[in-house]
Amino acid sequence: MAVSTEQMTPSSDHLSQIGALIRDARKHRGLTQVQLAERLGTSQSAVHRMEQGQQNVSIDMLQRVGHALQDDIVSIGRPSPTHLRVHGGVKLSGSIAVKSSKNAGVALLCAALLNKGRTTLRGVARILEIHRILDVLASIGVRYEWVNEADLVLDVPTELDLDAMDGETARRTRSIIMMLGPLLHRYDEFALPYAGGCDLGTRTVEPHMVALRPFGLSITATTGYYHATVDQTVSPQRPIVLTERGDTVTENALMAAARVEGVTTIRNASPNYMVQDLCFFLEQLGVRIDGIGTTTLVVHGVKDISVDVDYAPSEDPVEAMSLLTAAIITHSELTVTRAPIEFLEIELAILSEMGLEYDLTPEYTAANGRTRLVDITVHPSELKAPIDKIHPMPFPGLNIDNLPFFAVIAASAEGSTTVHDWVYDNRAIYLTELNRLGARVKLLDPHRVLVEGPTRWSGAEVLCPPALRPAVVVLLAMLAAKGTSVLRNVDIIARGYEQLAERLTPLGAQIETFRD
Ligand SMILES: CC(=O)N[C@H]1[C@@H](OP(=O)(O)OP(=O)(O)OC[C@H]2O[C@@H](n3ccc(=O)[nH]c3=O)[C@H](O)[C@@H]2O)O[C@H](CO)[C@@H](O)[C@@H]1O
Ligand SMILES: C=C(OP(=O)(O)O)C(=O)O
Repeated sequence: MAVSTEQMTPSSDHLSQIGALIRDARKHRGLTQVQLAERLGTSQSAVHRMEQGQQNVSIDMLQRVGHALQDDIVSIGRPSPTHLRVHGGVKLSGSIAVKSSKNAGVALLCAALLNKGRTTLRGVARILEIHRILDVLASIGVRYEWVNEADLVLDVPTELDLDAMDGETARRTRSIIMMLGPLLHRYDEFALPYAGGCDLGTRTVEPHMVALRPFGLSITATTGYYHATVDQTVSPQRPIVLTERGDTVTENALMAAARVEGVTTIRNASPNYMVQDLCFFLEQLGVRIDGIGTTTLVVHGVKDISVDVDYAPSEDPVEAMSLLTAAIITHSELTVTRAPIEFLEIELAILSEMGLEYDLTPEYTAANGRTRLVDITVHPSELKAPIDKIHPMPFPGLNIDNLPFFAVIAASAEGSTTVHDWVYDNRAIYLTELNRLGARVKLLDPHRVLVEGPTRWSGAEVLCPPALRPAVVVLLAMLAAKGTSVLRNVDIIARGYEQLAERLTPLGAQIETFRD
């Protein structure tokens, strides 16, 4: 993953910012200062001075450091796209741990805006989506620092400079919408750029507007911005009933309710994993919430939140599903550790019906003290198509983001499977990219594909779909495909996965990263 300038804080000078980037990239590569110095043909003390920001660093030196660390420390102009070359048809083995989730991570970063105290988030995945929200937060004056590799410390100033918001970055993520809930208590008027994200077709923000109206928020959308005005005298007079059981809309309502003194009830709430993580975090901020894990949340809000909080978001069920899929379609024996079992039970039940053999360890608790984890060992199995179609549902149901993985699994199974993606208007079509690797995936309509298996996967060159999960699905199929494949423009994968290719390599995957 390219380390870029997103870690700069407004207060630090350029040399120490560059020094921090070099130190970070070195640690990412697991190198000591001495080892980096050897690669650069310089001394350990010179590397130490660079990292401390005590030495001028020329562009030439930066390029050499970048080369030594296989990482662009600072890029000028647009970075060139990254591609992967995969030598597939190789079995994987060993074990791999699941990282914390993108979706809890982004929600908690937005929730930090509620807190006047210091927010420490532990074990945060270093992924693009997190960096984007951090960039936006930094642009409005929030100070943050990465410590111990993956822990984040955030300090939110009393006044934010919303006019300085980095609109270009904000528009690249849908999660920016989750700043509405925390900001409405701080400002009577503000503007947020339109929410963006993967190309999955239209995604409505209307449920957010409906959910936040009882908190006094009204929005007009013009010229690429949501212009918000807030009547601070208005607060919910009756239960808030969400029009969709969406994850981010539930989080927005929760964050708005967190600072309303008294009780706010949210009905048709999503009980999904990221919402639960946000609830656990809000509880640590002193906000009592009844009904966590159900569709009715009763929030006992507090007027002011000023707590030095220390919280660790839980493991990502979608990353867990991705890793399980890698094992299943390569017929490997692989252990996926730290898998949040509550959010994978339906997926495992369907896989079990399809013939997957696997073992689970006894449950243990995640660092947040609440989420139940297990280690899952997948055994090579001959799969058959399920009898019924596979479709997602809001939790508890098959996770919407896990659905694409079932397409590549179905392609490896004997028989025909219908995969029904009713949620996204423009996601199912990307699954037909698997045909380039030998699959038989037929688009029945914009939401349904018919997958005929089993597939004799064969290597090919494919342009990465512009959507996170379909992109990973194609990459995983390449692991199963005999011969060499090339996946072009893979940068979107870093939006939700930390160093995915690098982490699969110790398991036996043969993946090289290259640029034009
Ligand atoms: C940052 C984050 O947490 N992102 C997740 C969150 O996005 P997020 O909560 O933003 O998802 P959306 O609100 O866009 O919902 C996804 C789609 O499902 C539709 N819909 C949703 C719920 C419902 O009851 N009825 C309905 O029709 C929406 O109209 C939309 O088209 O949830 C999505 C669906 O689980 C996941 O793919 C995203 O990874
Ligand atoms: C669609 C996804 O996320 P987001 O809401 O961040 O676009 C995803 O994680 O697959």
